[in-house]
Amino acid sequence: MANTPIKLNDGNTIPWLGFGTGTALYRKDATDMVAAAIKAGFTHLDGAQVYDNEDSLGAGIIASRKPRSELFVTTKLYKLDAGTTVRESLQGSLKTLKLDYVDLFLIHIPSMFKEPGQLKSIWKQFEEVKKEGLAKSIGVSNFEVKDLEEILDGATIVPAVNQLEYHPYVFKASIPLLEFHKKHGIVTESYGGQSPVFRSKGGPVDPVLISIAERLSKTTGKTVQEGHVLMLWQRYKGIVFVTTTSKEARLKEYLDAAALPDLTTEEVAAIDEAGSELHKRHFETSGLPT
Ligand SMILES: NC(=O)C1=CN([C@@H]2O[C@H](COP(=O)(O)OP(=O)(O)OC[C@H]3O[C@@H](n4cnc5c(N)ncnc54)[C@H](O)[C@@H]3O)[C@@H](O)[C@H]2O)C=CC1
Ligand SMILES: O=CCc1c[nH]c2ccccc12
Repeated sequence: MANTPIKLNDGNTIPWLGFGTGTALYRKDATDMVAAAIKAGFTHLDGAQVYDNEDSLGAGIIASRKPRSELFVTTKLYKLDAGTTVRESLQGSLKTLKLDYVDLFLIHIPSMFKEPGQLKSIWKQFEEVKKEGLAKSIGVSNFEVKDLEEILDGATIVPAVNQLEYHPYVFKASIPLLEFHKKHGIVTESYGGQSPVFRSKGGPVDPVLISIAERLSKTTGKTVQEGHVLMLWQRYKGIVFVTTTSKEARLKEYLDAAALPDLTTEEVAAIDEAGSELHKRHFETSGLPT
């Protein structure tokens, strides 16, 4: 129920609902939206070096006046220039963010590190920045099973999360990866979660989402939207949900949705089943919108 924190395999926790500074805010000044998101009640902020707005993510945090200890901040390593270490790259992000540490540091895109053994060596350096306290938790993004296997071989720390595109139209294709996560204690964190509603309307989950949204609207007396049903579908599965918006009014809608009761087992199964009828990705494995 609600925005309950999810336990990570290193003993830390991550708030279930996150506010992202990619997609809608990519390369934009995120200061006002980040401050508004925190003031509205978000405590989990998702950033990345490649979003080119870590400075305004940091400025938004300062403007919110929220104590650092009450926030959970993620950033992601995009690439390493020749001769630069992971520590130096993270220290650069921390300087830009005006933070002493991030709560979560992710390898953004495995295909950016294609040289033999490179991913493994990057992960070793991730283990070091966690030990030094520059990142409280470390993880990956857009990793497939083969990428996870590569870094797990010789790892002393298992990634805490794998952040990836997840919604009903990738549900079936993602089963082996999510089983791998479960076996290794890796938390699944999603982006693109509302894609069936806002990026590919007209698919087989639409009638199922409409019917559940109507049921929830009746029983709670609140207007429940189809995108919010998808948030609850992921919460039921224990998947961290990262969303975003550039419109301040939607922040409260997301937080209201987080306060809704759980879907029933039958509703979750109906979304799984309808989603399995169509396979559609909206982001390349690079995380870039298609
Ligand atoms: N690790 C990676 O490679 C990636 C990470 N991300 C992260 O995930 C975050 C979440 O991004 P998304 O996937 O875009 O989230 P999402 O799938 O929840 O979509 C959010 C978008 O849905 C639309 N939307 C929401 N409510 C609406 C409404 N009532 N009416 C009309 N449109 C509405 C808006 O365009 C909004 O920007 C990003 O900001 C970023 O931080 C996103 C993509 C890739
Ligand atoms: O993180 C995913 C979204 C995104 C927005 N811009 C870029 C550029 C390069 C990789 C991913 C992204």
